[in-house]
Amino acid sequence: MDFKRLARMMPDAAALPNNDSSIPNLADLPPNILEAIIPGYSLISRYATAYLGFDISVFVSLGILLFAATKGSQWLVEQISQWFRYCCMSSVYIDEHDDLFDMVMAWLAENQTSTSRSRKMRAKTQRGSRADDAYDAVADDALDENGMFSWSKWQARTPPRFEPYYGSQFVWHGGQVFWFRRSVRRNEGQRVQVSFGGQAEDDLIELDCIGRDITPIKDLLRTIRVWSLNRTTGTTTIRHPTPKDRARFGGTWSKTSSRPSRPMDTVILDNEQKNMIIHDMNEYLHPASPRWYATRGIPYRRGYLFHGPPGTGKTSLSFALAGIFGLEIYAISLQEPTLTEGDLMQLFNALPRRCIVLLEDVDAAGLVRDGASDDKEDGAGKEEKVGEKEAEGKKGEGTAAGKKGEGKKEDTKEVKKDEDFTLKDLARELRAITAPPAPKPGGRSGRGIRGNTTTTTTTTSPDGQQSNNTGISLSGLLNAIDGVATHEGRVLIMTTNRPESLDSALVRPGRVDRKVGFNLAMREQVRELFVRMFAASEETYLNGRSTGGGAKGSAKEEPTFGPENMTRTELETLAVTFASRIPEATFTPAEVQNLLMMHKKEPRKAVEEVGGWVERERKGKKGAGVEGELNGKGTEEQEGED
Ligand SMILES: Nc1ncnc2c1ncn2[C@@H]1O[C@H](COP(=O)(O)OP(=O)(O)OP(=O)(O)O)[C@@H](O)[C@H]1O
Repeated sequence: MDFKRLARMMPDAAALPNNDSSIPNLADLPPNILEAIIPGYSLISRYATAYLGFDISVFVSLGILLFAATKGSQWLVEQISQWFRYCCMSSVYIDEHDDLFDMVMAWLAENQTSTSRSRKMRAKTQRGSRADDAYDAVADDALDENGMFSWSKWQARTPPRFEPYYGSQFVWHGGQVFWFRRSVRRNEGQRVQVSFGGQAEDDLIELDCIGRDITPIKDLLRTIRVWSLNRTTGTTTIRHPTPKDRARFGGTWSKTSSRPSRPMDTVILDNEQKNMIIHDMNEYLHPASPRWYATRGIPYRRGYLFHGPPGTGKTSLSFALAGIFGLEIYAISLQEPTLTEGDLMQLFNALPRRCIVLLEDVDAAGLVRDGASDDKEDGAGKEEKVGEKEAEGKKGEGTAAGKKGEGKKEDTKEVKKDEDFTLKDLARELRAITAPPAPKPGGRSGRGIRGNTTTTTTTTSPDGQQSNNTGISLSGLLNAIDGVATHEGRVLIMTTNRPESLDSALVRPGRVDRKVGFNLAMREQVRELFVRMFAASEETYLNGRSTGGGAKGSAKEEPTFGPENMTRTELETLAVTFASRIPEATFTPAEVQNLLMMHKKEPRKAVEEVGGWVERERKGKKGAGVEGELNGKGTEEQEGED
């Protein structure tokens, strides 16, 4: 570019007809203004004049004016559109942490191809256990040439999910146009919240429609909700507390997975107990129940305690109940070391109107009445609450407080000792924790190891089992479960392996309305497990059709199924033989299931192997001293029988 020539063509300020310096030339801003806008402008200008041979101020001034005009018109357009929105449009905003956000995204992802021509999409890898994954997994193209399942192949065939990207687009629905806008919400200080993966976490959806009536948007959202719920029928959603490092982005509960609902008949349990709990829950959840409770002044809450040895079906029944009643599961682990009583209260307060709250292994949380594990800082407040609850407990039952009296003194002593806790003590502590449970009834195997905010105390119960006292005291849990501020309508399910170790205040009627006992597998249960394992695995069998290679599968004959071409009658007979070889009340259903899964395509082999398996397992249990512990009274009787 010939700058010298260009400079000659530029109008010389002195040569302009109107050389009155009092009238500013818009294309030539005064140097002091330019200097204020561009620091060091005079120096740059001097160098430019010396090297290029002309004054650059005209270009710079024009650039600045152009920029200002663009910004000004943008602002004007924004103001006009805001005014138009304010006067002629209605809007609904949806926060990212609300379930509706995902529902709207999924709905748009599925419907937008027909309703709009968005060319900007966000592709997302589909993770987690989608409900249809289980059925997808049968795909042959996920197998390698040797017939081995290849996870990467399976994953590669899962298409990404496409959803609208930031910006606006319009959507037609029900003869009306809606504007959908996805944006990043800016919080105070205009900072964008960014999560671990660098992804903006604070997204916002805005849905607009023309008119001063919001009803069309409400209708659209209702449609989306129904569409989404219909899609997830047959799945159970599980939620957990949002991890603390993410909780500041909002949302107390996070969806952790969604899985196909567990059919109730896959839980092998005494029919009477099963029917009792189903009827009880059905009655409680009936739409007329809240009024019934209200008119009698009874808090509308229901609590169940599922107790029994590990692997007997407590969790399975909880999931099956959630499936039957279409409820989501909100699971809380009281053993979580960072969980405080404040968090617990907040979690209970953030529950939806109807749901199942699952508190697993409540005994292992080592809840204590005297608040010995509470932090020193808030000890006073907690003692007050504990006092209240104790008084309540005494009034109601009068037994637990007495039982705990001794323990109280022990705890106080230990808190004092903690102050001069040394490394030697820590080493002793660790030895005590890792060593097998001492046969010292009621003794303590450890002392509090205090962190910044949490206290963990390992105690040994009379039956020799250890439990960790976390930051939650019994009073804290009771306040969360049925404190004045607690929501009504939820179903609380607590599971435990040691019901006898639970404080009577926790399981008193009103908090626990029904108790369901789970036992080691009885003969009938084993039989049912066997039949279910080999019959249910064949979908076609359930449809009453033959899949067994055709040898016995003519229309008139009894259908056969499975690789061993077996009829239902044969299977039932085999199941009885199998069950008769397993001693009653000795193994958990989980253990029996494990054996069956080792021979999941060979029912006859399972029957042949069961005798040896029983011997091996019993030896193993005796060696580890587990059998007596697991079976309790039931096993002692069984031992005599065998
Ligand atoms: N009664 C049962 N009927 C059918 N399956 C069962 C039963 N009990 C256990 N199982 C099987 O055993 C496994 C473990 O069961 P589950 O988790 O329900 O036991 P749990 O009693 O909750 O154990 P834990 O006390 O350790 O939590 C599951 O795969 C489940 O299918």
